[in-house]
Amino acid sequence: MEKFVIDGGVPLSGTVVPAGNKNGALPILAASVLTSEEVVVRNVPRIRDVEAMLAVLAGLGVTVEWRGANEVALNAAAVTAESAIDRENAERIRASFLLAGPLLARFGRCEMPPPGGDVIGRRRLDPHLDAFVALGARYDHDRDIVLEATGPEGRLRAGEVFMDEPSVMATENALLAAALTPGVTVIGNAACEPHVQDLARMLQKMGADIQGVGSNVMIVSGRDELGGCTHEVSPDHIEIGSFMALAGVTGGEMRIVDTVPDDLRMIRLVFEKLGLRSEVDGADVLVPGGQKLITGRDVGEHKIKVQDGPWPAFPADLTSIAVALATQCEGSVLIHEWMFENRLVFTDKLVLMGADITLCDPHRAIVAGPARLRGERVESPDIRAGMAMLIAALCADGRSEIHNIRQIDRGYERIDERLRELGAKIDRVPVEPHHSS
Ligand SMILES: CC(=O)N[C@H]1[C@@H](OP(=O)(O)OP(=O)(O)OC[C@H]2O[C@@H](n3ccc(=O)[nH]c3=O)[C@H](O)[C@@H]2O)O[C@H](CO)[C@@H](O)[C@@H]1O
Ligand SMILES: C=C(OP(=O)(O)O)C(=O)O
Repeated sequence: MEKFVIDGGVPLSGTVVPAGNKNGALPILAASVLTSEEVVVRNVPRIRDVEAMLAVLAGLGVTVEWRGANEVALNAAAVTAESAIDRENAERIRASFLLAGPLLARFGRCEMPPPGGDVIGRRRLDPHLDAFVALGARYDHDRDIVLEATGPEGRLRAGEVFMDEPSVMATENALLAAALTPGVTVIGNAACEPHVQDLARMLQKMGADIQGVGSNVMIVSGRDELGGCTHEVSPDHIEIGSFMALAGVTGGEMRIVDTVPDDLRMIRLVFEKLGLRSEVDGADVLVPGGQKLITGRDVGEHKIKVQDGPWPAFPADLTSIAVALATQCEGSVLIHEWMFENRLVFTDKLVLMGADITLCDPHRAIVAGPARLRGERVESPDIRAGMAMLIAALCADGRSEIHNIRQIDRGYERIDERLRELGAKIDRVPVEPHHSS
């Protein structure tokens, strides 16, 4: 068990190389199960969720070989219909359920333990199961979910999938399954987040034809067999947004290199409404230093609102970060976390640090600023709340302790080291086992 000890109030300045997208790497690693050929994945973030996914894959019989700091080679030739998913590792991450699509398409059957992931509200599996049913599967759901294909030769059959909501992982599962199912599958009301697009590009390299990437209708011409490929995970736009907020609240100047600026349009737009300017310079994003953050107003002097939603709306995974940023902006803003019921509950920890936040209900918070934050001892309930507290602690007066940092390590690679390179005073300190952490 470890904690972060942070002395706040230092401007964070310098150059940041973003890590590969957590939510892109996970389905891309799962895609290795679709083929018996080698798959090489580059720009893999070294985070706890990736470790857990690799442990699940290794437990299934996939050979996993690191060939560089962020490059991993996978070979699923030894996986069979009898290979079982390791429950303990699967329950550590939400994304373990992304193995359902590949296993079902390749072997016509799979048994999935319930996935883990952030406890930030109800997390439905219905769109995943509906998609599999549309592709000719049936399922039994007790504690585990057992899926069986009922198409020709015990495989899935191509068909029409229409999501009841544009679920990110359900769209990924449908894509993974359809890519290895001969015929044309149409996925309607699909999610199209950058990571969904990245997975589709990888599946194209493996041999599937996919039209409509980046839109909410994808047409997949699946194959009977898919081949290996080399694929580089795109930079993590959520991590980039987190660093931009860090620069804003501490007043530092930051250059974030090698981004995909198109993926940052809504994030930059929303941050700009909160008063944080940024510039695109080629593939880099520059956050100028020393900005006075003043929250904008809608026409008629109405209070602005930040609301998340499916892509290209503002990402749900940045709402907690937007709350932390808003505490340092002059003015007030309504943050509406429309997707998850519990994600804003952590804001009481920011209130403890001196933030002026009114939680109207579990989905909406009014943040007024700028508040002078003070160091506190807080505990991270989930990955993004953890990052929001880190942002608050880095601009607070005095010393903070953040506990349960395993949550932050789930999605942010070597975050303490990288923050130190930007000037942060942060230490990773072991916690005695008898203390809560
Ligand atoms: C491993 C992974 O990739 N996790 C991400 C993935 O989770 P995941 O794929 O599990 O999230 P979903 O897209 O399925 O849904 C997120 C939540 O939003 C709700 N919802 C979604 C769409 C909609 O139109 N209406 C609606 O109410 C869902 O019921 C659910 O409560 O996408 C989420 C939404 O971007 C992110 O927060 C997670 O980080
Ligand atoms: C909610 C998140 O992750 P997961 O879906 O893996 O729990 C996240 O990345 O913010």
